[in-house]
Amino acid sequence: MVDRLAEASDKGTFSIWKYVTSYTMDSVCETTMGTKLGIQKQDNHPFLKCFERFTELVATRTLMPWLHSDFIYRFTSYYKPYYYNINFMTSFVSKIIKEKRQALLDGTNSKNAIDEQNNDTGKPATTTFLELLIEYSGGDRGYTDLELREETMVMLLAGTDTSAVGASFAAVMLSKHQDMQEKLYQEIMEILGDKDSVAAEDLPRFKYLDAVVKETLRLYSPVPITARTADRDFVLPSGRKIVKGSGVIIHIWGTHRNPKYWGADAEVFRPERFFDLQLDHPAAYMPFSYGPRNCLGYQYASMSMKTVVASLVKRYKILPAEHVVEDGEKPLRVKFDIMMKHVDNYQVQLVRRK
Ligand code: HEM
Repeated sequence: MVDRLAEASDKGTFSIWKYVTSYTMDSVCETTMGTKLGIQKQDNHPFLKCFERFTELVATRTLMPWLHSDFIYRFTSYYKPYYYNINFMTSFVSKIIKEKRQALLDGTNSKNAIDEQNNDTGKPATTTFLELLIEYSGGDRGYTDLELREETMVMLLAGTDTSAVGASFAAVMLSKHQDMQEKLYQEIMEILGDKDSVAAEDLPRFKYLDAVVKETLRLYSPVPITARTADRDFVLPSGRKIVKGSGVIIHIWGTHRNPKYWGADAEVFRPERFFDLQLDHPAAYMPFSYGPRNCLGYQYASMSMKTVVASLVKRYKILPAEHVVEDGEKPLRVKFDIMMKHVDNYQVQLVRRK
């Protein structure tokens, strides 16, 4: 990602989105299926294109309840592209599952992309999410191909845009807060020195980076709401009664900006608040939801976002887009697109550090 960004650095305003989302898609595909798609190296990669078009169509359908019925949806112009894109992705994943099953049966499985890559570095072979699913569900008598495909697709859909949104918002916030970016740069130099890349072992040492990522996810939570069904009657502290079976929307975005939990400066980007944070309620901060069905990939996501931000800030100075009038605290404009995304598509300027 950082190498590819050289083509856009020192050239004024551009959107960082495609670079970051290509990285997260490559990384989630490798971890989940052991497949190296090389999306970062190819503009308009068909898998990413289908993925992006599909999420747009899902967002449109979600917001128009009359389109939820397939009977009505099939008469709209969305229907064909919706099924074209989902079929493209599912066929692609099904093919990989078949190959993986066969390779496990033949005992030739070590030849996946991650293994090949790691063998160059002498690291031990990596077991992918898909291999674990096949193995722990009972191999040939375990999950069917359809079950494996559904689980794999959930990982791709849940893991790609979310982390890309988080990391891209962090880049925009750092462009608006040069003092914080400088502080982060100092931390990166102290920890990485001359090293060009960030290793997993380095990440726990980054205290300020951790705070920057957490504060970004507080103010610009990629997932703004979540939903549950009440499994019993209960009464809220306000006295309002929720009846068993009701659907409940939990407002993550609103909770993260509520002065009751975050103080009078709840709307201010201040990573330092995470240094000595004492939450009044554990669910006052829940970018990854809360409770038994919270995000499966939150540690992976956190590592991924920190790696992106550290690599980016180490190589480039991030400046605000040219049209942005200097006002660090003015909230960014956002839109609902399954995730909560930036209306201006994460525009910044990059200047290569000497
Ligand atoms: C910044 C990045 C991410 C954010 C903000 C995020 C947020 C969330 C949230 C809020 C939920 C819960 C939805 C609910 O309450 O029902 C969730 C579920 C989930 N996430 Fe993430 N996520 C992120 C990254 C990832 C990644 C990288 C993966 C996988 C590689 C992942 C996999 C999942 C899965 C599988 C679930 C469903 C868990 C279940 O239903 O038991 N997420 N995520």
